[in-house]
Amino acid sequence: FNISPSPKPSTLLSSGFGKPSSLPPTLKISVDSKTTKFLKSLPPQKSTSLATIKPQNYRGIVALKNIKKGDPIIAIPYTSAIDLGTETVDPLPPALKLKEMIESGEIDKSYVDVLPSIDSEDYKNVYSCWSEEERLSLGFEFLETEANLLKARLPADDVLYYIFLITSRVLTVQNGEGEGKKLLIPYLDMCNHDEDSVHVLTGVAAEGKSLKVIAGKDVKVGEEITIKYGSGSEGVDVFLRDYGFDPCSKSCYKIFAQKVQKEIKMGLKNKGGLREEERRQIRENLKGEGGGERGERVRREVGKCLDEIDGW
Ligand SMILES: C[S@@+](CC[C@H](N)C(=O)[O-])C[C@H]1O[C@@H](n2cnc3c(N)ncnc32)[C@H](O)[C@@H]1O
Repeated sequence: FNISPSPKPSTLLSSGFGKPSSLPPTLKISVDSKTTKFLKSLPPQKSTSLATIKPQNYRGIVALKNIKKGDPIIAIPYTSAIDLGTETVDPLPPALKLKEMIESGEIDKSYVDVLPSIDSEDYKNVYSCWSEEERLSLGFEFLETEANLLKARLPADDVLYYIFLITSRVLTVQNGEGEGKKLLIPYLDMCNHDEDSVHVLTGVAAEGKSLKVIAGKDVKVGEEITIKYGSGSEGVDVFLRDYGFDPCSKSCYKIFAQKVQKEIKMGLKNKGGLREEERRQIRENLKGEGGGERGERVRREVGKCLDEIDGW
């Protein structure tokens, strides 16, 4: 995803960890020792914390208190970020640099310890990690060509994992001199994607500057802090390749990534891994009317995804 400089930022976050006043019962703030150690290695982010979000069970950033529109939600100094060099379209050079930096111990261990591991679902969901059979079943021609090109150029097997770290969590940030830098920004890189997010990524990749997420609306305690990945024009195939999920809704995350993968493994080779009957059932559920405007939107989007599967 991209970040561009903005003259905006207002007040800085003050120090000290905040205790949540009242978090929704579905949210659990992670307290495992690795996460605690990682959070302590950062300038304190008083308004937010890293949390495990139920029932999806994914990790993300959650507000610990109400935050006003225009205030910074996250602020990480450029010096705490990992600069992987000048922007390239090809993820291989920054991936190799990251591999080298991690292996040589150059990167703070407390951060390396909280990166998704090679066994994580996040990694396994990424298109390039799928078996040939799984990939072919999706029929994304563009990705198949990409996957073959990648395979032909890879200097070592495990480089795919570092490519995943680059494509799924590195930001391009301007350095103030017209150059884009590839940055891995601890903590900020824990923000999940929501195409409706109005929060603003801002900052400059230079000494003395910070990388920030500024509230694009008032945020309530317990709300997840999401950002919008990409330019907004990427297709489902690019999202699957880079992030391992479909951008249109969280339900589609299951439909496209987890479900497809699991079902194909079980030998059910059907369109998108969803059996005819399951798709019919989902369509039936879409006829509901609850959830107001948001509900209607989600139904529309899931419908679009099903249409897409039907068309494969
Ligand atoms: C920049 S990281 C975000 C933090 C990540 N959840 C973590 O625990 O490290 C991007 C990855 O988070 C997951 N992710 C982000 N937004 C998501 C969403 N809306 N639905 C499903 N997974 C998402 C995907 O695995 C993606 O590759």
